[in-house]
Amino acid sequence: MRMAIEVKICGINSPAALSAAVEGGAALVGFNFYRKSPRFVTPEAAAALARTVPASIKRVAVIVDLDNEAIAALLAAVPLDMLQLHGKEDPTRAAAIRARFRKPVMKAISIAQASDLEAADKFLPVVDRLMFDAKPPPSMKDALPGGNAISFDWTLLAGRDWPKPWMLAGGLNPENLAEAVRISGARRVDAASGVEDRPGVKSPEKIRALLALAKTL
Ligand SMILES: O=C(O)c1ccccc1N[C@@H]1O[C@H](COP(=O)(O)O)[C@@H](O)[C@H]1O
Repeated sequence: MRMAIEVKICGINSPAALSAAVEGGAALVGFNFYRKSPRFVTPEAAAALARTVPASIKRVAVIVDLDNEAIAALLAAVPLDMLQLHGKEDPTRAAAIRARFRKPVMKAISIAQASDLEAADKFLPVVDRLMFDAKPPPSMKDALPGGNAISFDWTLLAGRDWPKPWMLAGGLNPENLAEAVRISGARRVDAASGVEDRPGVKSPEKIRALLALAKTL
């Protein structure tokens, strides 16, 4: 039997969004600690939400180039199960974070063309998961490290696999998820802006729709 699609709903910042994700069957929920993101949550707000998440669902911290002191403070304040490195962390830094904080680490790799996938091989020995996200084009002013609601060419992933779990991210929403999964072959997906009414405002309806759709794929 085929493994069900595993979904991460990212940028959770309200009880309504969290309930929709939990009740809809998300396997992971993400809290965004990048201050410039419209999805940023304070550690205090994230802690209040994270404490209510059932143990079967992983609570993921999206962090961007944080130093050890900041990561330690975050982990002291918020119950978290995984660290998602979404900045310019190299394999040495990813390994150091994983060793020091003893949490599973997922490294986001920005993809625009086939050669961008080569970075995966360097991270594989030192992380627990990979995430392939869209690399913003140079013309995109004020691009965030992630959460830009843009997709990359999913055919770049077709027929590919890696020896550790990998997620597809980048502009996924209830309208394009089925196509993205069909073309890329991904069995783990992550959605942030595609389940919002506007940047930073999650839509419980869209979260429910995406999760319901994922169960059919
Ligand atoms: O969502 C953000 O604002 C964000 C900011 C900084 C780093 C990562 C961020 N989000 C992650 O990026 C992927 C793709 O987002 P989207 O679906 O295209 O909006 C998302 O899954 C988050 O994990």
